[in-house]
Amino acid sequence: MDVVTAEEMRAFDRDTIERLGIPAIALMENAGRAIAEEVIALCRRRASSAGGGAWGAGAVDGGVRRNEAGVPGSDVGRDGAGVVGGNARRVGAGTAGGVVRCSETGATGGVADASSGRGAPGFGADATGFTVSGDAALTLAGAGGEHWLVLAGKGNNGGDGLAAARHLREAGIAVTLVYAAAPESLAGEAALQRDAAAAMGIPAVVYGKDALDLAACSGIVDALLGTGSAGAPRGAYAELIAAANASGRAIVSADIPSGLDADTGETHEPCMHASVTVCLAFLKRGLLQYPGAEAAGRVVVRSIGMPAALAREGGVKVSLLTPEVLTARLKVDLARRRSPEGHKGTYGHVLLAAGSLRMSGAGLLSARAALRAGCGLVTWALPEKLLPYVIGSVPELMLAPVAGGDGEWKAGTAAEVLRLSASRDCIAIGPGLGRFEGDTEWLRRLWEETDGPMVIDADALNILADADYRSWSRRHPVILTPHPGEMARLAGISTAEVQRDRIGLALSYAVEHGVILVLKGAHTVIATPEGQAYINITGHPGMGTGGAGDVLTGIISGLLAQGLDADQAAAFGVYLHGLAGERAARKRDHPAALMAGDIIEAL
Ligand SMILES: NC(=O)C1=CN([C@@H]2O[C@H](COP(=O)(O)OP(=O)(O)OC[C@H]3O[C@@H](n4cnc5c(N)ncnc54)[C@H](OP(=O)(O)O)[C@@H]3O)[C@@H](O)[C@H]2O)[C@@H](O)CC1
Ligand SMILES: [K+]
Repeated sequence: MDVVTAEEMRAFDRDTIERLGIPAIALMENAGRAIAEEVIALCRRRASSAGGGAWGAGAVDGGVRRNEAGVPGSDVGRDGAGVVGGNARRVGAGTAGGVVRCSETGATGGVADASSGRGAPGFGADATGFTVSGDAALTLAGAGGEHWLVLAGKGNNGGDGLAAARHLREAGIAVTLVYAAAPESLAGEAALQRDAAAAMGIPAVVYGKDALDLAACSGIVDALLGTGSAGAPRGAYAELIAAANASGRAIVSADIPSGLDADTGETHEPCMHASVTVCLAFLKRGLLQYPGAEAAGRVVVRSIGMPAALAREGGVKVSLLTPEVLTARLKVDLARRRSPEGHKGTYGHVLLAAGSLRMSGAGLLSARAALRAGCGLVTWALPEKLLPYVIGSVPELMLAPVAGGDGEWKAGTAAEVLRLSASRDCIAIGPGLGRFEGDTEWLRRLWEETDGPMVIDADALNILADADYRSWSRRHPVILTPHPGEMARLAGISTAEVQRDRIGLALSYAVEHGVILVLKGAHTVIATPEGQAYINITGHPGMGTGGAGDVLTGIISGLLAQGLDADQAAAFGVYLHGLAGERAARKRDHPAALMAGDIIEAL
């Protein structure tokens, strides 16, 4: 799934309208319908979780909708669906594989599924097999108990909301329009939608002019500001956002939550806190980056008639890291098939340069993770003083002591590490390494002289941050795996600046420095030197624990040793690490109990 900026979105809009000749009003109609369908789906979920019973089969009886269920009153506030046990993997929560749900509507309206001939009873289904189906996704049993406010801005986002209002009204839901600006100020397609809603007799108020109680409704459609907004919401927009958030009502945002920066995920003050965001046509970068990802709630990407191919043709650089992207674009064998004739030599050999006396566990974690990731062999080069302490801890591991009688690394070990690396498939450097006299020159030699892919983590990243390593030469790919603090040091900016636009920063850094950058954190970004980025959505908040990064280094190295190329190993490694973290968290009574070693055991 492609992930776009607001500017890219505008270009695709223009292309669809001008080159393909699809009228803008048609796109807006589709957007309105998609939003309405998601509102109805939310009403259904809310009713069933409030004990309204199954609204699916049986809710339609001979074509007459029953109204007994669905009286709202127990607002969900934030839509619970898709958030499991505090694990807020909202996008893609539908499957373990991280596939983004493109729509969940249409299956539970209680109307016959004419395409399959099965499912809920329809209008007049009988023994002859004759079936007439209705528009299930726009049908709501118990709609009479619902009253939604549609907050409309004066741009096209407002137009989308006004189109949705008509569909909601058709479904039997009471709707009131709340204009943030004088209705006369709407133009173009939004003005057409305003007039259509008025012609249908949908009641409307103007904020600031008419009396309004936002808490007196059962839900709110946020169609105030979309990709055309600039800066913090002003005036009536700001007041409506604040009032909507304070109302405690479920909020469905059109395209993006109003007040969100669609590109960076920054939330302005105020920013709408949506239960559901119905993202139109293409996933926006800001919906994946925190805090925007949190403000967006459950994200549903809905097609509105713009061809998906526009993103490819338009050179969109960012994709969600789904199983489809891993297989189709990155050519990763998700099944990780192994040859029946395979032996330890078939699956490669990792050399790990890591660990010091106070941080020997980091080396152990990386080494064990590499083995669990499926490589054939791991050799851990470590300061000799550590040997008696770690010997036997991981019997599968080979240990290669190098000079370091005090348990710290020494610059003079570079030649020995180079010798060891000659017969290994990749090298991972950094976990628990510490800093030492001459470490810059030590790392430069390994960087320039090792003959295979390299993973750089932890203190090895800090060495890089202090060096002008762009002048170093390198024939093989390098993967850097910084957390935001390490990234800040590498880029010479603050951690807050790193987090301000993780995707943008990762892309520019990877291209400028010719490295594969794995910027860790919630929704890890993997950026390549060619300017492609992948956003991972596997993982669990419980993974914020010491050693989880060392495990990732091990996994990526283990995959490199097995012959995956650097892009594949970085992306697939991050993906597997997140999945293992999710599994490990599920095994604990509470995810806070998760430790890095648990992630390895869940691989
Ligand atoms: N074919 C199409 O066109 C399609 C469009 N689509 C939909 O359109 C959306 C983009 O629409 P858009 O470009 O009209 O911008 P939009 O987000 O409605 O806001 C602009 C208005 O807000 C105002 N404003 C700006 N900043 C502000 C602030 N801080 N505080 C207060 N006001 C502020 C600004 O007023 P101004 O400052 O110019 O006076 C202007 O009037 C997109 O997200 C999607 O929903 C899709 O359905 C696909 C098809
Ligand atoms: K919005």
